[in-house]
Amino acid sequence: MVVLAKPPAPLEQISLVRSPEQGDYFAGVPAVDLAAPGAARDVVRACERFGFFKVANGHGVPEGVVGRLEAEAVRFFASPQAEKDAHGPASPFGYGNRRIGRNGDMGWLEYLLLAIDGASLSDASPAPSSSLRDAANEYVGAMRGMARTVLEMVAEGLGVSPRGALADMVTDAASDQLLRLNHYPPCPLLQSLMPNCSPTGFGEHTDPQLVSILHSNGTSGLQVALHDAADNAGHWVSVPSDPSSFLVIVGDSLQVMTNGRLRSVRHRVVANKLKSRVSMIYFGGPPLEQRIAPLRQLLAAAGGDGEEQSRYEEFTWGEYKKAAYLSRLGDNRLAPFYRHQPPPIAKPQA
Ligand SMILES: C=C1C[C@]23C[C@H]1CC[C@H]2[C@@]12CCC[C@@](C)(C(=O)O1)[C@H]2[C@@H]3C(=O)O
Ligand SMILES: O=C(O)CCC(=O)C(=O)O
Repeated sequence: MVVLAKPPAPLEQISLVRSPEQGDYFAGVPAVDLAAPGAARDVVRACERFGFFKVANGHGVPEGVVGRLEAEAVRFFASPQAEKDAHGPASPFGYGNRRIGRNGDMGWLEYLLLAIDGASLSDASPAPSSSLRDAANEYVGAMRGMARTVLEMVAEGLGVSPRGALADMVTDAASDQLLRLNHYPPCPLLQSLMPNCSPTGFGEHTDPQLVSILHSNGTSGLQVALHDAADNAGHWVSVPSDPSSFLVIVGDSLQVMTNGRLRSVRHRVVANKLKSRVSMIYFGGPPLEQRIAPLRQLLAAAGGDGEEQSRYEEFTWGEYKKAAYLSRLGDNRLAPFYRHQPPPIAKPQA
C-alpha cells in the first residue's frame, strides 16, 4: 500500500461525494484481449456501448515499464513540498496542486502534467528529474503503441480503410499528446467526521482527445457514468482498480470522427480516505491543424440512399483544444458543436 505525505492544503472548496457502496462497483467492465482474434469487433462494441474498456492481456507493455514510472511518480510526490512547487504551478504543464485547468476547478489531488513531442517528453515541460524523464519516455513509447493498436482496431472494426486512418493521427510527428501523473492523497480526517462522504479527487469530465489510456495503482476511486441504456444514462458506477491492466477511454474527438457511434464517457475520481491513489494517463490527440469531422467512409456506408449527415459542425483539434481550455471541467464541450438536426419530414396521413 502506498501512503504518501498529506497535502498541505485544506479541504474547503472541494466538493464532497457520497462514498460508493459495495453494490455500486461495476462488475460489467468490458475487457478486451488485444491479441485475441475478434479484438477489433470487441473494441468497437465496448466503445459504442460504454465508451471505455479494460485491457489486461495482449497489450504487450512490459511490467517493468509501468512499475518504473509509478515508482518515479511516488518518489516525486513524496518529495518536500518546496521541491514540488519549484515545478509549478501548472500552466498547463508542470506540477499542479488542487487547481485543475484555468477556470477555478479544484480537486483533492496533486499532479504533473507533461507535454509529449513525438515519442518522448517535450522540452516545453521538463521532467523534474532525469530518472523520471527516462521512465516517462519509455512509458510514452508503450502508450503510443497501444493507442495506435486500439485506433487501428477501431478502423478495422468499423470497416474503415486504411487501418491507419485514425491511428496515424496519434503517431504523426505533430500529434498533440500529454502524460499526466496524478496523486490523490488519503483524507483520513473525513473518515471520522463524515464517514459516508469522500472528497472529489478529479471532477467529472470527458477527455477532449481521441483516446486516453489510464493506469492506476491498487487504490480504487475511478467512477464512470454509464450510458449504455436509456434507463441508466448518467448512472455513476465505480470501476474496480486493477493495477495489472489499463483502461482505454474514448475521447470527444473520436466520438466526432465516428459521427457519434463511439461515445466519449464522463468519468471522475473520488479520493480514498485511507490510501493514496496514483494514476498515470496518456492522452492521444491529433496534430493541431487536424480537421475533426466524421470519416467519409462511415457516412457513405451508413447512408442507404444518400450519405448520412454529420451530427457536428466541423472544427480543427486546435480550435477544440482552445475552447476546452476556456471551459469548466464538467462542461459538455461538444454541445456548442452539435449540428441542428432538421426534424424528420412528416409522412402525409393515408
Ligand atoms: C478545466 C480544464 C482542465 C482540462 C482543460 C479544461 C477542460 C478539460 C480538462 C482536460 C481533461 C483531459 C486532460 C486534460 C489535460 C485536457 O486536455 O483536458 C485536462 C485539462 C487540464 O487538466 O489542464
Ligand atoms: O486518476 C484517474 O483515475 C483519472 C484522472 C483523469 O481523469 C484525468 O487526469 O484526466
